[in-house]
This record gives sequence, C-alpha cells and structure tokens, in this order.
Amino acid sequence: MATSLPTRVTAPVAGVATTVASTRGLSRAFDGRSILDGLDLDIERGEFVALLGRSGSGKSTLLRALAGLDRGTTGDLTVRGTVSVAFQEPRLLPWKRVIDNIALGLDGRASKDKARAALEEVGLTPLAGAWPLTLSGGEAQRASLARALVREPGLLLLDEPFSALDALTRITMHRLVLDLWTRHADDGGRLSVLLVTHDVDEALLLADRVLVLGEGRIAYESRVEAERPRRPADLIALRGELLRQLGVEEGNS
Ligand SMILES: Nc1ncnc2c1ncn2[C@@H]1O[C@H](COP(=O)(O)OP(=O)(O)OP(=O)(O)O)[C@@H](O)[C@H]1O
Repeated sequence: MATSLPTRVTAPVAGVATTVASTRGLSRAFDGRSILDGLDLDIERGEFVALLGRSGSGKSTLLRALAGLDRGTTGDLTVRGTVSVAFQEPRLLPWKRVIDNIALGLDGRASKDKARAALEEVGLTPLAGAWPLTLSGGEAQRASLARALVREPGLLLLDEPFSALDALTRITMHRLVLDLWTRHADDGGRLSVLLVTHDVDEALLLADRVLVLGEGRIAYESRVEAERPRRPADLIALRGELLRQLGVEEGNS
C-alpha cells in the first residue's frame, strides 16, 4: 500500500484563480481495499456540484479528503481558500447555546457579531440563546449551516445534510441553500458547494453539475442546463440517465 501523503497546497483565493479544489490521481485504500482510485476532479469557483454514488462508493471519503480530515490519501489535492463542512448529523455541542456553537473557533471580539449575522442568514435569530437539544431537526441543520458559513468558506462541503429531514423541511432547506449560494455568488462568485447526496432529484434540483462516483473515480458527469427554479419536466432525460448510471431501474426509485 502506498504511504506517501498527497501534495496539499492551500493558498488564498487569488483574483485569477477559477478552481477552488482539484484532485489528480487521488487514491485512498482501507485495509488494502481501494476506495478512491486515481480520482481527478475540479470544482470551479462559484460552482454548485452534486456528488452521487452508490452506498460505499467513497463519497464521504472524498469529502473528508477535500476537507483535510483524512491524511491517508495519496495523489495530488489542491484546495484554495477556506473549506467548511456540514454533516448529516448537525454535530452541535449540547452544552453550548446555539450562538456559542456558531462562534466556536472564531477569534476576536467580533466573533459573536459574525455568529449573529450567520444565524440571521439561516433564519435562526430567535433561537440564538437556545440549547441545541431543544431544536427541531431542521433548526439544528440550519445552525449547522450557519456554523459552516460563519468561517466564510470558498468551498462548502455538504455531506447528505438533508437526508434525515422530513420531506417538507427538506424542501425549505433546499430553498435556503440555493438562496445562500446565490447571495454569496452575488458577493463576487465566492461560494462553491459540493453536495453529497443519495437523492437524484435533489442533485438535479440544486446543482450546476452532477457527478457519479463509481469504481473509485468520477464515472459519469453531466451539466444541468435547466434554468432555476427548475421543473421536474425539464429534468426527465437526465434523471433517467443518472438512475441508469447508479444501476437503479426507473420506476423503482
Ligand atoms: N475509517 C475507515 N476505516 C475502514 N474503512 C472505511 C473507513 N472509512 C470508510 N471506509 C470504507 O470505505 C468505503 C466507502 O465509504 P464512504 O463512507 O466513503 O462511502 P459513501 O459513498 O459515503 O457511502 P454512503 O452513501 O453509504 O454514506 C466503505 O466500504 C467504508 O466501509
């Protein structure tokens, strides 16, 4: 098994840089079992990318590598600017109030102000003083998003953040994430999003580009050309192709 670490270059976002993250030949094995196998990926600045793949295909492994949480990968990995992650479980500290969870890890006297601004962005201002265990699932995910946004990331990694939510809350969260992404894009095209999801429709609704991970690499990718807000009718052909790529019969999903 290879033991060398990836070349990890973290540089400030320069005016001319258009790629926020790229990998070349990124590989990861667990106990000799290859999960990522020479994966090449580029995420452009301001782009919203969805990552699909069957269970166990390595989606979270890729996300963890991009987040700098996994030092066991080999190959090249370049990330420009700050990266934030929001996971499926909100992972809030139960002994800290919501506002203090958001401000956690921020330095300086302005940290509370930044946390307040982030809470306002996700519509959670009234719950700033609440304890995490009193929040609903959707509210806790909003807090988790605020905690990710407060660090002003260039790349926001979302690991199935909506999958545990009920259908109505999920729709609200989709709107919120698109809204945040658009707002930050308006600020100068800064925010790129990589969303890991099992849900083909979620990917088609939100992303500029959809990737399918298979055999340790990007096995398929497609741009989603339909204008937002998108209608299911505009997405039928690509939906069928993505389901085929994932090995799912249409009509059984
Ligand atoms: N720390 C680890 N030690 C051993 N095996 C691991 C570790 N992390 C991940 N794996 C294995 O790597 C494979 C890919 O896992 P990963 O979580 O990346 O898949 P995934 O595509 O995100 O799956 P899912 O959609 O089910 O969440 C799985 O077989 C998993 O058991």
